[in-house]
This record gives sequence, C-alpha cells and structure tokens, in this order.
Amino acid sequence: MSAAMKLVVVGAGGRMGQTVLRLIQETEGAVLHAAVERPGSPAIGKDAGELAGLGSIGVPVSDDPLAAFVHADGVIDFTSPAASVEYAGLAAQARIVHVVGTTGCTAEDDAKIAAAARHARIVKSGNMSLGVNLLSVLVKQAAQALDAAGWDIEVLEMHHKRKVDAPSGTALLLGRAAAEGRGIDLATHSVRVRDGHTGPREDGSIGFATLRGGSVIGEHSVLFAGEGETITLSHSAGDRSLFARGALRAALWARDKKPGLYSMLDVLGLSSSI
Ligand SMILES: NC(=O)C1=CN([C@@H]2O[C@H](COP(=O)(O)OP(=O)(O)OC[C@H]3O[C@@H](n4cnc5c(N)ncnc54)[C@H](OP(=O)(O)O)[C@@H]3O)[C@@H](O)[C@H]2O)C=CC1
Ligand SMILES: O=C(O)C1=N[C@H](C(=O)O)C[C@H](O)C1
Repeated sequence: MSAAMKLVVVGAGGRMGQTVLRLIQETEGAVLHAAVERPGSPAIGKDAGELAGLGSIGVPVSDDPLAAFVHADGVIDFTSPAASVEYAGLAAQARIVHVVGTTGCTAEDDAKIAAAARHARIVKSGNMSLGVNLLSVLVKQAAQALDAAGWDIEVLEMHHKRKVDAPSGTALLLGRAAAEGRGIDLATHSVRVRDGHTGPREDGSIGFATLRGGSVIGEHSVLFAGEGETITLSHSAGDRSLFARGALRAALWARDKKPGLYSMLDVLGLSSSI
C-alpha cells in the first residue's frame, strides 16, 4: 500500500480552504502536509486546524509555497486566478499534482495553467462535485437532442454575495456542455449581459443570468425553453464539502497519472459520456 498523499492546502483561510482542511482529516490516503495563505494574511502563523475549527493539529499556516511544495505530493487550490497561475508554475517545478478549483480565469490564465501541465498533473474544473459534472453530461445530451431553432438555452445561477466572478465557473462549464451538444463555439454564441432595448433573442444563442445574495452556496439551472414547454435541468449545492470531497478525489486520482491537464469528467470516468 502506498503512503498517504501529502497535500498542501493553498488559500487555507478561505471558505473552501477551511472546508478542505476539515475534509482531509477524515480522508483515508490523504494527509495535510502544509497550509499556505497569501503574504500579509492575518492567518499566517496560526495553526491550520485552529483556523478550520478542528483544534490544534501542529501545522502553522505559511506564506512560503515553494518550501511547502518541495516535499509534497499535491496541492489543493481554491484561491484567485493570479494565485492559481503562480501555483501551477510551482507545481510544475515540483512535478506534483495540482487540483485547481479557482474560477474566473481568463483565456491567458488558462493557457499558462495548460503550459504548467506539461510537468504537473493538473485537474481543473469550475465545479468539483459529482452532481454538476453528471448534469453537464445531461445538458450536452439535451442540447444535442433539441433543435436550436425551437429551443432556447439559458443558464441561470445564484451564489452568495461575496462571490467575485460572474458568470460562475459552473455556469460556464454547463454553457460549454450545451455548446458542445449543439456543435457550436460558446465564445461566439453566448449572451452574458442583457440591458435596455436588446431586440428579440437570437436563435442558437446561449444566455447567462447571474444572481448574487445572502449565503447561497451554489444554485444552477439550464433551461431549454421551447414553444409552450420548458425543460429545466438543475443542481443545488447544500454544503461546500461536496466541492472539497471532489477535489480530494481528484488529487488521489491524479497521483499515478502522467503530467497533463485533466477535468473532473476524467476523474469521475464521465469523459466518454460527453
Ligand atoms: N471548482 C469548485 O468546485 C469551486 C470553486 N470555487 C472557487 O474557489 C475560489 C475560492 O472560493 P472561496 O473559498 O469561496 O473564496 P475565499 O475568498 O473565501 O478564499 C480564497 C482564499 O484564497 C486566499 N488567497 C488569495 N491569494 C492567495 C495567494 N496568493 N496565496 C494563498 N492564498 C491566497 C484568500 O486570502 P485573502 O482573503 O486574504 O485574499 C482567501 O483566503 C473562487 O474562485 C471560487 O469561485 C469555490 C467553490 C467550489
Ligand atoms: O464561489 C463559489 O462559492 C463557487 N464557485 C464555483 C463556481 O464559480 O461555479 C462553484 C460553486 O458553485 C461555488
């Protein structure tokens, strides 16, 4: 049996970072190696267990990712696009696994992360849950089956008021699945904002609507609106631990894989269904 996978949690003080810290303690085959926050964070020097409400576990939060990565097997990263790009480069140097849950990355960020995947095993997804990834398979199938002239696709999401990017990574993932089902490019067919005299809806476009408020963890619906009937495919997240569980599953899965850029569909064995 192989030794437990030594994991670094970056963004350890964040909502997801703390959730991952808690989940690692109950995950067989994984052990917390280090916890990292941005330089200047008030979390630096605090015990990671205390930060996550677990009591002391003897791992102080550090601002030195290089030192943290050097003897680690993997990194779990729910931070910011700039931080994730930096961590992908460091994971490549250290030849380790990098699980990226961060959303809001630009095409340029994604290209840098893809370049780092020449040496690191990177799993990146806008949503680490089994439910959303299965939903994306269903969305692709529905989009394939329903004619663009008769069925309009709209992606609706709601999140807590502290979320900083829109549309959510999940909404974009679901939009991409719909676009793949239709055999079109999402970038040239998406309508991300509507305001004022918009004119009628263009056939074949994929619309996005974003709601923010309160403590909502993550609500996503893909609506297929036809003449006189609407089909709605939805996912509701009740707890952040479902994302953390998916991220840990991804790290353990990637451990014996070749360097490359993988998705949660690969991890969950759903990539052939999409
Ligand atoms: N793929 C998925 O399944 C999910 C993805 N997400 C995504 O994960 C990201 C984080 O979400 P959430 O936890 O809610 O956000 P938070 O703001 O609560 O957490 C982010 C943490 O990262 C820290 N951070 C920022 N820069 C660095 C750095 N350079 N090094 C180390 N830590 C850093 C922040 O510190 P500070 O606050 O001090 O700046 C903060 O503690 C978002 O992009 C979100 O959309 C969230 C849930 C699920
Ligand atoms: O910021 C969040 O909270 C979440 N972000 C991800 C996203 O952008 O889709 C995943 C999840 O919905 C929670």
